[in-house]
Amino acid sequence: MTYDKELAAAKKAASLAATLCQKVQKALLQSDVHSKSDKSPVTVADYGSQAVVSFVLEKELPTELFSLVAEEDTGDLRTESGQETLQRITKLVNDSLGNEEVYADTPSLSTEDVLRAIDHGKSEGGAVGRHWVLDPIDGTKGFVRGDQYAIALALLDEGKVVLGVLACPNLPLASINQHSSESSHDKVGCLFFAKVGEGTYMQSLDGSSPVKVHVSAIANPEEASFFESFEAAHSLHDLSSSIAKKLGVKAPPVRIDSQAKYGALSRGDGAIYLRFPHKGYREKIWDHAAGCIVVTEAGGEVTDAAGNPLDFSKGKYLDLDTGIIVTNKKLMPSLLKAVRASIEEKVSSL
Ligand SMILES: Nc1ncnc2c1ncn2[C@@H]1O[C@H](COP(=O)(O)OS(=O)(=O)O)[C@@H](OP(=O)(O)O)[C@H]1O
Ligand SMILES: [Mg+2]
Repeated sequence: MTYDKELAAAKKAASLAATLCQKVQKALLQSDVHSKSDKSPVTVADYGSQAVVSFVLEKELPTELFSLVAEEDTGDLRTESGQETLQRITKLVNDSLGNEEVYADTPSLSTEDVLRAIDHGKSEGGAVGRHWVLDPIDGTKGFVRGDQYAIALALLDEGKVVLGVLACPNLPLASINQHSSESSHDKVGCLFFAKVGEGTYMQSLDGSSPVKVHVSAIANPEEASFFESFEAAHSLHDLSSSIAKKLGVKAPPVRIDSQAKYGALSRGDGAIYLRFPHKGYREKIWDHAAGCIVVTEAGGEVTDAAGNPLDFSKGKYLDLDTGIIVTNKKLMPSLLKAVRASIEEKVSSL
């Protein structure tokens, strides 16, 4: 199975959704302080992105049985108070699709069509058959702040991730280590894509030719830097810091939002990604499926805190031991050791 058609459709869907999100983020950042605290722009972009991806996948792959596991549902949009938002989403989706030459002849979507497209995302996933997995805007807090976010789309086949696409509209094409803050704005952003057994590639969101990327080859943790969530509520920063100290990592943490962390790591911007949610949080498959294959196909490893690979075959949630750790093959054994020691210390200090 080559998944060529599926990858082409996924790249197209994620790129179009990214354009829609960029447009909304730009308007949001230009708006006044009052409307910046308003949640509706991110809501409109979230739903709009999901509708566009769902529409494009169905259109491009008409012969396939279509199952999509995605973050948003239409509950609120079907209420009386959701009608104005639904109108805005429908206009945004039609504008995005209308700009695309191949869909220029497609009749405008009605609000019902948009609701139907979003509702395709209701699938539960699982170990049998094929399921698309979508986070229409991963890193919504970063999106609102004007920072990093991603459109993350993956395909599961018999419970395994077989392809993944990460559109990161605010991630510069050059390494974040080389980038000055002045030049990091107004860039086109990156599209990472990976197919099982075929490596990971990166291109600009406006369609430059793809280049193959590899994770960092660093073997000495003292030279490594590590990524973690921007939001302290999403990952235990003190635990990461204890692990980094044990490993001898000298650099301070690099905190960026969303699966842009997986993309940046896949091209060697940093060597380690540590994620330890607070107790009781259950990770969703759409927050990791695309990022996971982007990193593993670039030569990296993604496991839970016990060293087990992530299992995407259990439905919407990942059944995890404690957290998620990501690095290259050389650093993984010492990282696992440091993770184990730091977790034990944390438990015994309680
Ligand atoms: N409490 C808690 N713990 C752990 N993770 C959480 C939590 N709450 C949310 N989320 C999920 O985190 C997604 C954002 O990814 P990151 O944590 O990498 O981003 S950030 O750097 O913190 O902004 C974010 O994705 P989006 O909701 O798509 O933005 C959530 O799915
Ligand atoms: Mg998310």
